[in-house]
Amino acid sequence: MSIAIVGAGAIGGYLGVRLAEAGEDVTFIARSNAAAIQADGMRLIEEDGTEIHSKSVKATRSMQEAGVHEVVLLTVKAHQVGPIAADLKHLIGPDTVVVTMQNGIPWWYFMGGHGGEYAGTRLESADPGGLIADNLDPKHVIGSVVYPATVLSDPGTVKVIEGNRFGLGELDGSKSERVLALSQRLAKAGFRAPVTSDIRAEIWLKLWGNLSFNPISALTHATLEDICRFPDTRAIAAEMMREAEVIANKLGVTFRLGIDKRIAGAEKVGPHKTSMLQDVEAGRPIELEALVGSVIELGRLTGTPTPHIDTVFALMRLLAQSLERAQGRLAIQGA
Ligand SMILES: NC(=O)C1=CN([C@@H]2O[C@H](COP(=O)(O)OP(=O)(O)OC[C@H]3O[C@@H](n4cnc5c(N)ncnc54)[C@H](OP(=O)(O)O)[C@@H]3O)[C@@H](O)[C@H]2O)C=CC1
Ligand SMILES: CC(C)(CO)C(=O)C(=O)O
Repeated sequence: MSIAIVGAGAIGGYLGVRLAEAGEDVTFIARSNAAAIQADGMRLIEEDGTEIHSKSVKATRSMQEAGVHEVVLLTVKAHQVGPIAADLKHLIGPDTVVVTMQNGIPWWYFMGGHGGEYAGTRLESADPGGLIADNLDPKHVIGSVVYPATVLSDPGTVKVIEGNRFGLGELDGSKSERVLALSQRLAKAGFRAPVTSDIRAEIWLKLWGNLSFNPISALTHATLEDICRFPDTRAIAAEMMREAEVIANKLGVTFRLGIDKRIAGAEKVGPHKTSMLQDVEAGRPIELEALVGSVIELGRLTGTPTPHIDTVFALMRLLAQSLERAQGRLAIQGA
């Protein structure tokens, strides 16, 4: 199977190395680490310390050069999808499957057979200016929920912190041949890739954690375990989850776990820094809109108050602004 992985970062690298080692034909569309991968492939350090060095993976900076693939795994950050949306057409033929692997509410949430009063609604926080929906037909899309925690430790090297589950689901809930085939390929590469008939419910369950723990960790520099064990931050996370649950319920989604179980699951991940905290520490732009802004937008849409989420969002927006200013100053100093 020809697989293009757009974004050779922490999640893309994890998928790419294992899929290539399982015999798939993997090409990364890469940017800062393209040269490292072209020179020496990609390395994966598994949870138990085992190192896998894949020399068969290819890398290019150009989607045009890569050409049409059977499967496209979209593994850039949520705010990085819009800027590349117009270029994706080079990778997509009539039967190409595009798997969206971002945290947060996806740009296609109300598309692909959602139905009801919000059918077709575009969320500005998930797809600013409609760039993605204008360029990518949801009929190509399979939704996904990324459960593992991984980090790009060096250009071309990914370290797995924990987990191997990538939930998959068609937007219309069908158990299509293409989603079952993809699940099998991922399973052959050593992942758990269950196919769900309600991908939106899975997305909400994951988002419960990301919308609360990620910004709290970015504001406090605390790990998942510490946030869950410190009573005050645990309580704030629970309040944020409660507000999100009301919104999800109004959209017809119910949670198969309770808030306490969801928090216990996050605590079990251990002393892990969320991806948002890692981005803050590295001075990179953060996925604030897709993870938190989108829930507030859905709150406004459904007439649901979100006071705790609003408060954390406001603090995060100021943090993001300060970081941008600091980056600007650094860029000027380095000029
Ligand atoms: N890492 C984790 O543990 C988890 C991540 N997720 C989610 O998965 C998604 C991906 O996250 P993650 O892998 O951590 O992110 P990373 O930042 O590690 O990877 C994203 C990669 O995309 C590349 N990229 C961005 N724009 C372009 C472009 N225009 N052309 C080519 N490459 C590009 C970046 O390259 P460059 O270095 O040049 O910027 C980077 O290598 C996010 O939505 C995240 O929330 C979900 C669960 C856990
Ligand atoms: C914390 C983790 C790994 C799982 O909830 C995550 O999704 C993130 O860091 O963004």
